[in-house]
Amino acid sequence: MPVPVSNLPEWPSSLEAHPLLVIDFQLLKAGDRNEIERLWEAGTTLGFWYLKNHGAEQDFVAMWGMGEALFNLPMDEKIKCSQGDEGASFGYKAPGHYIVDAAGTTDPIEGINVSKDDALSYPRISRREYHEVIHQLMHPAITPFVKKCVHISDTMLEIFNDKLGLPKGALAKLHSPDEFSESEARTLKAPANLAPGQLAVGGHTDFGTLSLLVNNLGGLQVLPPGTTEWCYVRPVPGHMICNVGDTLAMFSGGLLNSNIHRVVPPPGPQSAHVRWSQVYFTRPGDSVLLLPLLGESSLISEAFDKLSPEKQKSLSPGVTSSEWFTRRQKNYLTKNYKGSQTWTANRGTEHGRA
Ligand SMILES: O=C(O)CCC(=O)C(=O)O
Ligand SMILES: [Fe+2]
Repeated sequence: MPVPVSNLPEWPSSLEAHPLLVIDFQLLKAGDRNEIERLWEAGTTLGFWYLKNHGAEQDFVAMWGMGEALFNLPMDEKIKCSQGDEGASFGYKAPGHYIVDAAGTTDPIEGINVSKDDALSYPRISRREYHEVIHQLMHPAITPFVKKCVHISDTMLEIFNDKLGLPKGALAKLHSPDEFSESEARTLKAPANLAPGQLAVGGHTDFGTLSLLVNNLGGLQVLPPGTTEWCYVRPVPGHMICNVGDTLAMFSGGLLNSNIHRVVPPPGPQSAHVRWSQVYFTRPGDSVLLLPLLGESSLISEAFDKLSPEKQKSLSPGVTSSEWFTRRQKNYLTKNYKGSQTWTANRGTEHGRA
């Protein structure tokens, strides 16, 4: 059965969603000044925005088809390409594999993460082998999806690079196609009829640089800066939801905001349906040191100087991208849970907000 993308219940009319700026990808590509300013505004405030006219709509739907083909297999088949317990992300993730809070509550969702490096080098294996079902869908679905997302992400990254006052290509160099990274495509499936309030994905900031997301139903929520109330982000057909992650917040000295978010059951009558989401995560090269780019832009160093020592510290971990990623990932695993300190150990730049 194909993954449903239409004929799903409407957004409940009485339910408010957080407004996001709508950015037109074609205008960004054309160098439209006004659109570039609007992207900058979105990145430096909530750090979330809609992106329209991106041309990847069908590629996202094709990835759900890939997820469905894998998730329909018996558990003993799909678990063969499990991401394991050592802090690797690429591979199959069974329901309950992650914790969603400090109490160690387990998650209800199923997922598959495919490495960008594998998607682009296939049939050569760069990072790991997956289930045969995935290998067969690499060229028809996964590789085109990753290529389009890399292009979209690179375009926005170049704009942020220039707006941050960095030398040409500075951010691109930290995301070089010549180095392996933890960049990946993630397909998630949450079952229908979750208990009200049950967390599908616990509150977190994204580990990497930029995230491109499409979901078929609501459930994503953000905790806007300076507030204590979670707000829904409404999926809009044809629009991606894009957001800044921790490593871009770090490179930019906090000018760009990696905002905390989570996933709860879809609202109202949508909760009776299976929820699919598809993300592409851009992350720095594995050996890249995570520090603000103070020496490369006076804008960044001046902004960083104004931050509290605590915030400065959280934006300057000084570890490599791969160390940052593995530490966070490992401490999400139910198998590694030893108490609330395990949750603390998986935190990024949330600053204690969840
Ligand atoms: O499913 C969603 O809407 C968001 C998922 C998410 O935040 C993530 O995987 O990092
Ligand atoms: Fe996320």
